[in-house]
Amino acid sequence: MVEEKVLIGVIGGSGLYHLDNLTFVKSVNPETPWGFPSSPITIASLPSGTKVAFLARHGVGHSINPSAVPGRANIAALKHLGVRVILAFSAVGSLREEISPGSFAIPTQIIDRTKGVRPASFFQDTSIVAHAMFGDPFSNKFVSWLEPRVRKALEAEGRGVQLFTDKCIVCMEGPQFSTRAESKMYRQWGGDLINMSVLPEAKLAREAELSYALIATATDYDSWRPQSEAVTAHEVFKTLKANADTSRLVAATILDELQAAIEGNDADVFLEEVGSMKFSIMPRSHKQNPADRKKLAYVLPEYFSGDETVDISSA
Ligand SMILES: CSC[C@H]1O[C@H](OP(=O)(O)O)[C@H](O)[C@@H]1O
Ligand SMILES: Nc1ncnc2[nH]cnc12
Repeated sequence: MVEEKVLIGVIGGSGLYHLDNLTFVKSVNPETPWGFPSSPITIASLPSGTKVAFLARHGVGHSINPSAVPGRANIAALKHLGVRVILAFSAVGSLREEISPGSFAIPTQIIDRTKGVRPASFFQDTSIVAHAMFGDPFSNKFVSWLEPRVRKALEAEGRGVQLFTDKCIVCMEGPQFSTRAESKMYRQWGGDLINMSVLPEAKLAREAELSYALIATATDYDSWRPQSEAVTAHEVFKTLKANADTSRLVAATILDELQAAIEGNDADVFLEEVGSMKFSIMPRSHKQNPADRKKLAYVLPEYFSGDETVDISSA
């Protein structure tokens, strides 16, 4: 029997370690060429039968620090399961007065302040070179599809949670929080939100040709407000549970519609990234190592499973 593919992946961040409002189906823990994912992946089902693959970014017991999250294994495992769309959640600091703790935001831009210690490409340490397009780091069409649905879900929930859109998120290395000077500088740079997790996740999703969007859930004001205490983990924890509860409700409300959209008339929305790596992978040369091609075939079978040449000369 051919197992049906799970099209939607959900990545939960701090506070969101399971979607226990959905029905547990099974747990899988695939070993990828980049090792095991952060946690076993839970396949869960909505009442309609829609199945989603859920992964806890820091492990179910929050034992993985942000710099050590196995991003490549996470994205590769989800893609290998058949996932085409990833909805990621993250606890973030707010760099803007109006984005109060408890608010939700869907960012469209990223400023990279990670320090190069996280493997950020499937092509790293291989003989194959690729330069993925990343000017729009989230899937624009998916983000546009998502915004009205998340807003509606938050309104229906009736807790007065506000949604902010078109925001810029700074991704810092951590694990320590920012200094006050850094926090103020990020505001001047145009940053609206800050976390330690959206990179390299978004880059890897792009390389895997997956639709990827982030729902950022604000927990604190970071450290830019002159009269306020600088952020502490204790401060973050105060909002974490309520944000996680809201995230679970939002997920349960929109995932059926997302599944129908991926399979139905809106399918094009989720195909934006499909084929994009064709223009990013440098043409095959005799120096490409067959073992590297095999490894990459796990996540990009479209280009690496056969012996065919990726030809960009006619592009
Ligand atoms: C617990 S505060 C810092 C921590 O929280 C965020 O995690 P996630 O994005 O997975 O929700 C942030 O990125 C840091 O990793
Ligand atoms: N202030 C902050 N800085 C970085 N990551 C965070 N996650 C939650 N709050 C954060």
